[in-house]
Amino acid sequence: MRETGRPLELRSIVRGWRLQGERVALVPTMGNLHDGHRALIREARQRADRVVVSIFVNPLQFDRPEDLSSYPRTLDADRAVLVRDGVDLLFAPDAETLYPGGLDVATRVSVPGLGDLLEGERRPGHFTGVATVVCKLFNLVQPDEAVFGEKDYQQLLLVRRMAADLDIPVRIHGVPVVRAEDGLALSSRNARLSDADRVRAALLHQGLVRAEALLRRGGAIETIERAATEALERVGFKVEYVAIRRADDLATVQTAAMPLVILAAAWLGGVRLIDCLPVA
Ligand SMILES: Nc1ncnc2c1ncn2[C@@H]1O[C@H](COP(=O)(O)OP(=O)(O)OP(=O)(O)O)[C@@H](O)[C@H]1O
Ligand SMILES: CC(C)(CO)[C@@H](O)C(=O)[O-]
Ligand code: BAL
Repeated sequence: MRETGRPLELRSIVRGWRLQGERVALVPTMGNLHDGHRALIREARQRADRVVVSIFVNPLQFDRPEDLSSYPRTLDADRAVLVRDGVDLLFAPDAETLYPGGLDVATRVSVPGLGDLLEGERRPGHFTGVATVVCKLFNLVQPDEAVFGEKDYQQLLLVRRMAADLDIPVRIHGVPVVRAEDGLALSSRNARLSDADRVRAALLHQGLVRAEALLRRGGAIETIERAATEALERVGFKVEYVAIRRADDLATVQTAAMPLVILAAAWLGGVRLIDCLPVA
């Protein structure tokens, strides 16, 4: 596997592949790789001849400084995963390379509407940070294909919208949520859970599964959202939202017209978890 943190070197490697007629897929990550990321890499491998993985803990998308400073950075272990999975190139720049003038003066990409609701409302500035860095990564790598996880469902929709609006010629693929045996969505932040909370965390997914069953039985949207919220609060979660939305744009719905998606964000101890369940 090749590795660089330098845009010029990245461009020249990718240019070499293109000259040979090879297609390139990009998997953007923040590192601390787990089986969720590995599923994205497998998808990328099926879609292209060459797979580029980026690892960059993007300071522009963090709304809480302590979340940024405590974000797990495990580059050596990540490298070993990428080599084992046959990734062709790791792009791991530092913040000075991507934001040479500093964060305050960086040009930004924002996605109004989709970027302002749910996660965007709860994490001010988050999606502008995500859209900006993903746009930069698309410009740097110029991939034919890019792969994102459905775990960050709103992010996946937002990246699709951003690429379409800015005429970036990349095909975006979503990969279903990869879960632990007890149903908890794999996430780097799970490592911050205490042992007791890690056991309880599986109840988040179970809550969404129960909400899905009620939805299919014809329950009213708001009633199901409220019932799921209360059930999670009873077992110790501090719920930010449980929302049943239209799957393709997260618009609110009055009736259960599929395809929908059930999205949730909730705190357990000091850890913020998100999960989602598409209902087709
Ligand atoms: N369990 C999962 N299933 C499918 N995709 C996932 C999963 N976890 C992460 N991804 C995807 O991997 C990509 C990189 O995500 P990221 O590096 O932030 O990992 P993470 O484990 O989600 O970390 P975080 O704790 O920040 O949520 C994103 O497209 C994300 O949606
Ligand atoms: C897409 C991403 C790599 C942009 O920093 C990040 O938001 C993530 O890991 O989901
Ligand atoms: N996995 C989404 C990136 C974030 O939470 O900042």
